[in-house]
Amino acid sequence: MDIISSCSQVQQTCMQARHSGRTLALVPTMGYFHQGHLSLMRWAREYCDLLVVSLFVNPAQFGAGEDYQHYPRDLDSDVTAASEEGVDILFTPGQGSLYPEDYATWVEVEGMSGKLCGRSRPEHFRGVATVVCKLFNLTCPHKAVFGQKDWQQLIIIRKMARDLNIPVEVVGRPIVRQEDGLAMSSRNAYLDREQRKAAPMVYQGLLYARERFESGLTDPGQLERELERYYQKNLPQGEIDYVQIVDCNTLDRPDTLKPGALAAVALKLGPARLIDNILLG
Ligand SMILES: Nc1ncnc2c1ncn2[C@@H]1O[C@H](COP(=O)(O)OP(=O)(O)OP(=O)(O)O)[C@@H](O)[C@H]1O
Ligand SMILES: CC(C)(CO)[C@@H](O)C(=O)[O-]
Ligand code: BAL
Repeated sequence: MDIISSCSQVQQTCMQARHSGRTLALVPTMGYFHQGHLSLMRWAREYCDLLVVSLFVNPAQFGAGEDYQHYPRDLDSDVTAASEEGVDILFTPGQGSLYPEDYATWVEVEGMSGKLCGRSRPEHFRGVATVVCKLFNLTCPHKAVFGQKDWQQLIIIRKMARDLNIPVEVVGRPIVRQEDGLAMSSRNAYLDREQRKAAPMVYQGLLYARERFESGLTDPGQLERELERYYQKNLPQGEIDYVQIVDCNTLDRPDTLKPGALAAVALKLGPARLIDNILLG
């Protein structure tokens, strides 16, 4: 595995590979790898000749007062894990090379970026879209692979690629969970023992929502209220950011519950802001 931190070097290597007919896949990450990340790499490895994983904790997607400084980092262990997955290039740019002092260009996917997580993190998706657009330009992948845990991110990136005519297929892969149902996330490292014990309730709530849908509930507003009550009762230490039922492609609120509706939740449990979602039907 090559570890490359220079933008020009990764771009030259990837462009040459693409021109010579190799298939490229990119898995963008912020590191501190867990099985969720590794599942994306494994899927991409099967598909491509050249697998690039980027590892960059992107300051532009963190708001003031968020956890940029404390975000978990462990480069040595990430290098070992990526190399065991057969990654060809681990791209680890420095902050100054992606955002030099005179940096001035931002990518904003309007509409969707203000919903769900965008309500409490207003600059977040502008930072995500910008860095992912830069990563696409640097690595020119045929496919880029993202996790469905960050559902909103996935569809925003897909829309950005379509709107900007970037020739990449944006692939979404299923959420990998711990045995007790908690969605794997680097931020789970922030949970203390009690919080970790309580955290699987986030997913239990989503299973409850799916059950209510399957038993015939059709009113999205009622399901949101029931799910909120579920969390208040079963996860009282959690501070709800949002509990929303949305159309999985547009993130708009559907008039009535039907297959393709997504139940999405974000809540703070101690220092960790956890997100999760489930497709209904
Ligand atoms: N449990 C998971 N299952 C599948 N994919 C995941 C999972 N967790 C993260 N991913 C995906 O891995 C990619 C990189 O995500 P990132 O490095 O931010 O990890 P994370 O665990 O989501 O961290 P955070 O705690 O910041 O949410 C994203 O496409 C994300 O959706
Ligand atoms: C896509 C991403 C790597 C952009 O920084 C990040 O938002 C993430 O890890 O999900
Ligand atoms: N995977 C999401 C990255 C973030 O919350 O900044």
